[in-house]
Amino acid sequence: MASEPAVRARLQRAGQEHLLRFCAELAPGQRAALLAELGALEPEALREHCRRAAAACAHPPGPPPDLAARLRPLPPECVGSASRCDPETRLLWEEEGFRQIALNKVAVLLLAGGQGTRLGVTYPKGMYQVGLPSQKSLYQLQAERIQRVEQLAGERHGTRCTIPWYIMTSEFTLGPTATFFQEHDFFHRDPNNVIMFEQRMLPAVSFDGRAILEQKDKVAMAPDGNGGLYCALSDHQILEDMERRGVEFVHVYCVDNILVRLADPVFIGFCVLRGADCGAKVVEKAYPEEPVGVVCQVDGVPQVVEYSEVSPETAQLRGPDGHLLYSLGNICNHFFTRGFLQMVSSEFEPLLKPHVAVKKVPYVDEEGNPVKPIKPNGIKMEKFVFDVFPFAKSFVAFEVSREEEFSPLKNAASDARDNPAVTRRALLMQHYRWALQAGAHFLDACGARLPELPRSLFRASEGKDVRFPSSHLPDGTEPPAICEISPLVSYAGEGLEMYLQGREFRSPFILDENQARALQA
Ligand SMILES: CC(=O)N[C@H]1[C@@H](OP(=O)(O)O)O[C@H](CO)[C@@H](O)[C@@H]1O
Repeated sequence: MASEPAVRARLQRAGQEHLLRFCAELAPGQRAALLAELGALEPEALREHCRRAAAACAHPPGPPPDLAARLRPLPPECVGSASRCDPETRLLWEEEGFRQIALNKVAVLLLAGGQGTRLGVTYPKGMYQVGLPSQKSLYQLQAERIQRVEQLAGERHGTRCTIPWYIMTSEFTLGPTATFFQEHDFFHRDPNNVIMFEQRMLPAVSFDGRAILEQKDKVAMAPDGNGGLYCALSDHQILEDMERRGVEFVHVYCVDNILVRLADPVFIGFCVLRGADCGAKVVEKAYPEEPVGVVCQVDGVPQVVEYSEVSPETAQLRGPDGHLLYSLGNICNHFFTRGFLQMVSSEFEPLLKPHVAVKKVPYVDEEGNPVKPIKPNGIKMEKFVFDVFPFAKSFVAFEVSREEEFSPLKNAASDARDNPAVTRRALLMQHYRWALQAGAHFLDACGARLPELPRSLFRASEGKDVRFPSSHLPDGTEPPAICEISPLVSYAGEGLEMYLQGREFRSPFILDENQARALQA
C-alpha cells in the first residue's frame, strides 16, 4: 500500500496536495482507501489533466468560432445506404457479413461505462427493462440477438461460430453488470465469450484547476468518456485477446439503443467489401436540434461533430434538396478493423483531445461539510469514441432506417423524447410490422379482427416492406396489437412466415422459442 508521505510527494508534483487535507482525521480504513485511490493517479498525467481542464474553462463555452467554416457534408462516395441500394447489392453485403461471422472473425464491443444520469437510475443502463411483455432487459435483448445472428451465420455456412462479446464497464458499472450477468446465467452465453473490462476514471476539476474532493475520503471521479475505450483496450490486453481468437472486425456500440443490430451482417459486409478500416452507422437526423452527433468532414477529414458542439445555425442549414445539410446522425454503432484499433491504441490515443463538460459536482467545503452545488462548479473531461475517425485510411458511413434500427433510451419518463415508453413502443411497433409482413392477423379480446394498418400511415418502400413509421404517429400511440418477438426467433424480421403466415393471434402475443415450436408443429 502507498504510504502517506509517498502519496503526498506525488500529489505535490501534480500540484494537488489539497486532496489530503482531511487525511489526518480519517479512520484507518478510510485513510487507506483514499491513499489507494490517490496513489493510483500518475502525477504528471494528473497535473496535465487539471491544467487542461482549467485552460478549457478559460475559453468561451459553445462551438469553436471557426468551426462552421471548416465543416462540409461527407462526400456521397463515402456513404452507403441499406435502404436506398438495390436488393442484390444488399444481399451481397449481408452474405459477406455472414461469411465473416461464420469464420469467427467478428466481435461485438459494448460501451457500458456510463452512469445513466439522464435516465435517473443508480444501476447500469443495460439492466433497465422498458416494460416489454417479456420483461427483458437491454442486456438480455442484446445477448439474444448475438445468439440468433451466430445461428443464422452458422446455418448458412454449415458451421458453429462464436461472436465474442466485449463489455467495457467502469468503476460504477462493472460490479452490478457482472452480478447481473451471473444471476441470469449469462443469458445462456458461454462466460468465456463474455469479456468484461474496466475503463479508467478521471477526477472532476474545479474552474481553478484543482481536483475536487467529493467526500473527505473520496475524490470526485468520473469515467473518462466512451473514448476511454482505447486506453482500456491497452490496459486490459483486449486486442491481444481478439488476436488469439482470430477476430478481425469489431462492431462497437453503445448500450442504450433498444433496436441495436449486433454484428449486423449487412453493415459488416458493407464495410468489409468497401475495404474500410473504420465505419459509422447513421440515420437521417429527425430535426435540427436532435441530440445526435453529425458525421461530416472537418477540414476535409471525416469526423463526428457532437450535438453539444455544433451551433444551432449550422444544425439548421439545408441543402438544395431541402434536407438538412448535416443530416447524417451518429447512432453510436461503429465498425473497426482490429488493425485500426491496434494503431489507435498504440499511436494515436494520446492525440485525442478531451471534451469538456461543465457540471454540478458535489464536494466538501473547507470545513469538511458536504455541499450539493446549485450551479455548475466543476469540469469533467471525456474522450469520445468517434474521435479516432480522422485517423482512418478508409472511412465509410452507412445509412439505415431509423424505424428499424434506432431508438435510444436516454431520458426518464418526465422527458417526452427517448424515454422508456418511447423505446418500448419503437420495439413493439417494429415487431408488429414484422408480424404483418409475415402474414399475421390480430384479434381483439372479443375475437374480432383488429383493423390492420391505417392506409394513410403506410409508406411502401424496400420491396414488400410495409413501413409504419412511429414518427408519423401522434405521440404515445400504441401499435394496434401488442406483439413481441424474441430475438432468439428472429434477428431482423426474417423467418417469421412459417409461424405466422395466414394465422390469427390475440393481442398481446409473445412469439418466443416455445411458441415458435408449438406453431411449427
Ligand atoms: C460521445 C458519443 O458517442 N456521443 C453519441 C451518443 O450520445 P450520448 O448523448 O453521449 O449518449 O449517442 C448518440 C446516439 O444515441 C450519438 O448521436 C452521439 O454522438
